[in-house]
Amino acid sequence: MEQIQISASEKDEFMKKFKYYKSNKPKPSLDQVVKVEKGCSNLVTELCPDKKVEEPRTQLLGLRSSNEWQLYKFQMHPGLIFIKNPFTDVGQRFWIRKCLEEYPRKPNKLNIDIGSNCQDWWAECHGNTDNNKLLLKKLRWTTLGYHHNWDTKVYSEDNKTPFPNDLAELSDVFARCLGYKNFRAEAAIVNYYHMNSTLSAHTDHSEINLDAPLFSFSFGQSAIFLIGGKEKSVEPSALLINSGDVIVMSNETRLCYHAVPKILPSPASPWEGTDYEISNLDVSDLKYIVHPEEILSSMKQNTSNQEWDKFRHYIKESRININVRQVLNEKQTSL
Ligand SMILES: O=C(O)CCC(=O)C(=O)O
Ligand SMILES: [Fe+2]
Repeated sequence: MEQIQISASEKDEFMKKFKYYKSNKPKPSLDQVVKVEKGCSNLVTELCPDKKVEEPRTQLLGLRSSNEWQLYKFQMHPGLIFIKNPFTDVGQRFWIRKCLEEYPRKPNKLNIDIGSNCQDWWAECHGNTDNNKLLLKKLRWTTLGYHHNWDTKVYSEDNKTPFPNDLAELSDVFARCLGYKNFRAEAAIVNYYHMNSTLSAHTDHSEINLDAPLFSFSFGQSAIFLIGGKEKSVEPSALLINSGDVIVMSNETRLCYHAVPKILPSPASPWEGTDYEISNLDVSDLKYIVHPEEILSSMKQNTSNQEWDKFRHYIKESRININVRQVLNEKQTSL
């Protein structure tokens, strides 16, 4: 009996790698961490974006033209798609600011709700007391739409608030470009990491619809992302995620173990750049956004240094990840 247990625990290849990359002493070698780019490995293949499908909503949402996106697939992880930073610099600022100023507000749910009643986290953090400086570091997650229940892992109609239109539109653009015409963004977790934060091995299996892809958008500091198999005995691959990178987990990979063992300093700060151009903006085909002018004015606001300063200060030492899922099956309208 004992022997079986020992050999079973030895087979947790996922945990082995997680511990290796999490360690501070000794520091892990990053040689085996895949920096996804052209020609990085013969197990990573660049996909050609469909040049015929010109997505008209990209500019408004702070994205580069979909014709220019660099998409990659992985021989070892069928269904995993990596899109190398499709965001403009100002687009990154727009989404970072949303995740800090707007999403951690009621009626959305926050980890710090437990024991306190935080109506508007960002506003409360920038009040005048010392306590509020501590509050800035305490936010670990915000949930949107169908709220993830961290204990039961079960979604319910009683635990649901409206899903933000802008994030639904952003997810729809990626879904459309990858051929998922019927995707609906219904639940999201926004994760906030500091330089010593980790996220342990898990699978995301609470959604009724496990055929729909999961979209993951990352901003700010970089991370090592481990992606394994359906069992922890499968040795995971380590990928470097930089600010703006998008990961899609679909097909076989949708139910695979993944984790974030390490946050790393970002090699560049694209959110500080000025790349932003609006020309011939087409707002006729929007599916969720009702007031595109509000998005445009927010994009412009973020070009002002003064406005942006508090957000810059936060993101200099943090990583934000938005994880979007569809919960219901195609024909279902409620749980
Ligand atoms: O931070 C990440 O890249 C992954 C987050 C994640 O796996 C989750 O929210 O389920
Ligand atoms: Fe996850």
